Amino acid sequence: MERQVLRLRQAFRSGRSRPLRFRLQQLEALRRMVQEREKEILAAIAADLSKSELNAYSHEVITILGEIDFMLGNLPELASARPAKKNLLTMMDEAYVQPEPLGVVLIIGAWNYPFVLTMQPLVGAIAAGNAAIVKPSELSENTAKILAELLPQYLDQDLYAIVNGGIPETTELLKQRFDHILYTGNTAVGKIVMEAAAKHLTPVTLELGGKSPCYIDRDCDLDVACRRIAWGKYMNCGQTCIAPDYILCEASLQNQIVQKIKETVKDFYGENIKASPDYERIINLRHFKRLQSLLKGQRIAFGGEMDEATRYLAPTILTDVDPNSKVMQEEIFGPILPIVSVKNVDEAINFINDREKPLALYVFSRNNKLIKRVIDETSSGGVTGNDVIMHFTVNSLPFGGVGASGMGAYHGKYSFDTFSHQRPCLLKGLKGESVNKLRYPPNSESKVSWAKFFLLKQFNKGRLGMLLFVCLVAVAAVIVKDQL
Ligand SMILES: NC(=O)c1ccc[n+]([C@@H]2O[C@H](COP(=O)([O-])OP(=O)(O)OC[C@H]3O[C@@H](n4cnc5c(N)ncnc54)[C@H](O)[C@@H]3O)[C@@H](O)[C@H]2O)c1
Ligand SMILES: CCCCCCCCCC=O
Repeated sequence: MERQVLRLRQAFRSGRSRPLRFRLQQLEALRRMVQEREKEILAAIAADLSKSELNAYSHEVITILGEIDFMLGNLPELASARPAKKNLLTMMDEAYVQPEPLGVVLIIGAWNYPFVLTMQPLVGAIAAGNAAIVKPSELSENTAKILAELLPQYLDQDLYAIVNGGIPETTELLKQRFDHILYTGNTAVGKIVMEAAAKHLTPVTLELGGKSPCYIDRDCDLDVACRRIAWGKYMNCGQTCIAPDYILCEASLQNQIVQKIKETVKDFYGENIKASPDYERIINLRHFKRLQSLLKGQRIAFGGEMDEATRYLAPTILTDVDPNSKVMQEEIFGPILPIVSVKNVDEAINFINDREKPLALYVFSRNNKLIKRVIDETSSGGVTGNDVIMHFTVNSLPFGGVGASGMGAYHGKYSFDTFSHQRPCLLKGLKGESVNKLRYPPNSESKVSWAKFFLLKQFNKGRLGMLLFVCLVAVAAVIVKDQL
């Protein structure tokens, strides 16, 4: 492991990953890999998540192609130096912010969207000029295997590497020194990653999870709301970090919501959900049993059927759920949708604020003021109003958590920034010592007064005009003198 990181570091030091032309060429190679090897990639994702290849394409591959297109189109602008505003003391100098690559970065992905969660950060790391090690989840082993096979065929092998394995391999990796770590997964492991990173003072982006609430207002089109919620909740069998975890609504709406989601499920997956190519399975037996245990003692208003042999768990709705029950204590990460009654929006806001800050928050209402109020009075990683999941798909929006749901963000420009250092550069000439004397010892009242004039707005407002006037007079005097 140590050798591998060293090899990447040497390649990074050679400066090969920095030129824009090289980064664009590697991103194009990655796009070629996705296009030429699409069938193998789709088959691997499909096998890992019992997913149709069509869904594998629209849940994962399309996101990566979109992200690569964005970077190819915007990289020259993102990577270029941005001029910075100057003060009176530096007005003759050059000031700019130059994004620079961080070095060797580590990307640790989770199993639930195994292609997106490793490749989308990699696009950002390459775009920003870094070397990178990608560590896919061992639970999505087919995708991990195909990535290990394909990436070296398309990308520079000395700069980009894949490490496969489980906890021992990740633990060993985390002992190495990286210049940034982007980890996606559960909060408990997030703490392990952060602790390991702290030993080297390595900055981290933690893309974690949490219970994302979904408030449905009385003044709402329930047909539309329930269709959108059912889509986002049951997609990938509920194993989506930003799936609506539970519904908050007034008690009187509960039965209508159950009825409408039930009808939607029939529209989406047909009478025999098990036979639908659009309905996935739970990743493994451990998670299946965990989800099974969340149903104990609950009122199942819809669904609940399961088959351990195939890890099938039907789209399920729980009603009159006690906020203290187990299903409301942990992120569900499965197709179980609890409904918790609240009296009104005030109670919903308090309910959300009494708990850890979620990764996503959803509000459905015809009343935009109410939506804005919920946004203003709560906190979450991201928000979609009158829909679910969709803020993830807008790559001009930063994607990430806050508090217990994570730190830092990526996607589009934000990925580029996450994997870059914004380096402030000030280039001065060797002249101007008369002004510089103001900051050299010995200090004096008059020097402080001049420093105030040069650096603080409130002290130079009136005098700035006068200074310009004096300068103009001086220039005019020189011109007149030359002409005489
Ligand atoms: N914020 C996001 O973008 C996002 C996306 C997907 C999933 N998630 C969250 O991730 C969670 C599900 O993922 P998971 O954690 O089950 O995925 P996982 O089991 O695939 O683990 C994630 C990664 O951590 C590594 N890992 C596991 N145990 C480790 C240990 N002890 N030490 C070091 N590394 C270790 C794994 O090898 C894997 O690469 C959910 O909470 C979900 O909400 C968040
Ligand atoms: C069009 C829908 C795309 C959905 C992709 C969701 C990815 C979420 C990542 C977290 O689990």
